[in-house]
Amino acid sequence: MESTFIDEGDSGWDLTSYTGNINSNSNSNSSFTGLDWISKVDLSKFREEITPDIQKYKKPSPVKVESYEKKPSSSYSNMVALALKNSATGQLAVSDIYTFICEQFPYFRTAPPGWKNSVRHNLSLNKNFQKIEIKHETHGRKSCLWSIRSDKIAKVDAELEKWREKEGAEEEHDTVEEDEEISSSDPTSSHKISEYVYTPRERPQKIKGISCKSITSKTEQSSKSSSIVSKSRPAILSRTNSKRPISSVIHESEVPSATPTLCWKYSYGSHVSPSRPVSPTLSSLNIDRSVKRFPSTPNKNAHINLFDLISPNPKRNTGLFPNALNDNSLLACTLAASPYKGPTTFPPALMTESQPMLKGDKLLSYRVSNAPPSVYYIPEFISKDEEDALLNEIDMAPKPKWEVLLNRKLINYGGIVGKKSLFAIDDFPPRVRCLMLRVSEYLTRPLNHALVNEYLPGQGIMAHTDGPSFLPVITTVTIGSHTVLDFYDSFDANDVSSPTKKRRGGLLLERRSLVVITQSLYQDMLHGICEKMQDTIDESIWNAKGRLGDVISRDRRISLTLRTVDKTNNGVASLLGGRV
Ligand SMILES: O=C(O)CCC(=O)C(=O)O
Ligand SMILES: [Fe+2]
Repeated sequence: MESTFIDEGDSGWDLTSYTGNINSNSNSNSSFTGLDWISKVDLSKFREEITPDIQKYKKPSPVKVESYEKKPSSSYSNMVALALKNSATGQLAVSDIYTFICEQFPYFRTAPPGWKNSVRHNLSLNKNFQKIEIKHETHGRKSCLWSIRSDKIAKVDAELEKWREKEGAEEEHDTVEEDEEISSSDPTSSHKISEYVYTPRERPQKIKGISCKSITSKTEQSSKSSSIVSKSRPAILSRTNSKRPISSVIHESEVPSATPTLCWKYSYGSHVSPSRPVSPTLSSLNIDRSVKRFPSTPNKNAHINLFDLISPNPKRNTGLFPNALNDNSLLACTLAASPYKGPTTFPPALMTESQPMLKGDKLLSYRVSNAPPSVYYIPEFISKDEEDALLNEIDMAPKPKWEVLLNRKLINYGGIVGKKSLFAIDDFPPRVRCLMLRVSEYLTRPLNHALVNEYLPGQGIMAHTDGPSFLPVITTVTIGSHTVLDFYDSFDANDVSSPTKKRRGGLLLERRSLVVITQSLYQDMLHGICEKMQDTIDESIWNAKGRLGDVISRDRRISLTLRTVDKTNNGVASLLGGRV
C-alpha cells in the first residue's frame, strides 16, 4: 500500500469534491467477500497532495541510533511475557514473539540469531508459559501459540514489576540537570507549538534540544505554574487505572534550528498478533510539525526518535522502550495537536452501496449519516435490566478466563481465532449467547465469536484493524459506561517512514448501545480508544447529536465485540493446553 502523508493543516475530510467512480458492474454481488468495489474507489482523491518538502521524508535511509541498540538488561522470559501481555489475545506464535522483541528492543534487529534459540528454550522450559497446539483439520498440520499460564500470571507480573523497579532505580540517578532546564521554560511562550496530553508516569523530557515541560494539568498549572512532575518510572509495566492526564508543552524556541534528525519507529504495544499490524509507524503531529519546520534539514532522515522522546538518556532507553511512553498517550498527543476540523461529508454513492454483511434494511434507520460508510448506532439496544444481568454474568467469569493486558483485560468466548479460522469452543455464557443471537438478526451470517473487554477509566486500546480472520463487520455492545471509539486513516505497517496517521472522527458508544461497523470504516480505517478519564463531545463525534459540548466521565466499561469468523474448525479436540 502506498502511504500518503496527510498534512495536519488539512481541513478534515471534505469529500464533496470527490470525483472517483464506483463501477456498478464490479463484483458488488451479495457474497460476503463481494466488497471489491471498495478497491475501485480512488481514496487518494479524498486526500491532500503530499507537499514536496514532506515527500522527501517519506523514505529515509536507515539510521543507526546507538542509544537504543544496547542489549536490554532484562531476561528473555520478561521480554516474552511482555510480548504476550501486549498481544490482543494473550496468545502468540513464536514468530510474533520475535517480531515483538525486535520491535521493542532494537538491539535484536541486528543481534546474532542465537537469541531466537534462547527465546524458544525459554518458552519450552519456563513454567510460566504454556503451549497451545492447534491442529488444522483442513491440511492436518499443527501449529502452536504460546500464552502465560493462568496460574502464573501473578508471578509473571511480579517479575515484570521487579524489572520496572530496577529500571526506575537506574533512572533516579541522572535527571537533575534536565529538570532544571525544563523548569526554566515558560509555558506561556508565544513560541508554543502545541500542547498534548501525556500520562502521569512520564517524567519531564528533553528531546535532543526540544524540551517538554510537564505540568500536572491545565488547572493545576495556574496554581503551580512551574511545577515539575516528580521523576517517575517508565509506564511500561504500570497499571493504567491510576492515571490522570498531564499536559506537556513544546516550545518552539527550544526547537533547534539545525534539528538533529533521528529516525524513529513506533509499534503499538497492544496489537501484536498474526492478524494485526505488527509494527505500524506512528508519528505524532507535534513531531511532524517540527520536521516540517526544517524542510531543508541537511539530514534526509528527518524523523524524530521516539525513543529519545521517551528518554534522551541512553541508559533509560535500554530495555524499557517504547511503552515507557504509554501507547495511547502518544495517540492522545496526536489528537490534541490536531483537532478535527469538520465537516465530514461522503459521496452519496458510497452511502447507498449494497451491504453484503447486513440483512435487508433492518438497520437503515440507525445509520450514522455523517460518518463514513458504514456505521449504524442503536442507543438503548438493551434494557437496564439486561445490562445488569450481562454485567453480573461477566463478573461471574472465573478469574483465569481473563487475560490481563497492560491497558485493559479481556475474555475470548467462542474459541481461538487462528490466522484463517476459528478453533471453535462453545463456551458462551447464556446471556452473551442470547445477545449474539439478537445481534445476528441484523446480519447475513451469524456471529460466532465474542470478545469481552474491560476498560477502567483511563484505559483504552491502540488504533488497529481487526485483521482478516473476521468477516468485515464488527458489532459492539457497550455496558457499564460509555466510551469514544476513534477512527484513523490507515497506514502502511511495513513502511518505517509511514506518515502521520490522522484521526478522522469518532463515535460515542453509550452504555446499552449497539454499534455496527462495516465497509470502509471497517476496512480502510483503524479504530482505537484513547486512554482518558473523560470525553468531551465535540463535532468530531459523528453521532454527537444532542450531546455536543457534554463532558462525560468514564467509568468501568465492558464491551462485547461480537464478530464472525468465516471459517471454523469445530471440535474441542483440536485444542490443547487446558483452555476449555
Ligand atoms: O472495546 C471496544 O469497543 C473495541 C474493542 C476492539 O476494537 C477490539 O477488541 O478489537
Ligand atoms: Fe478492534
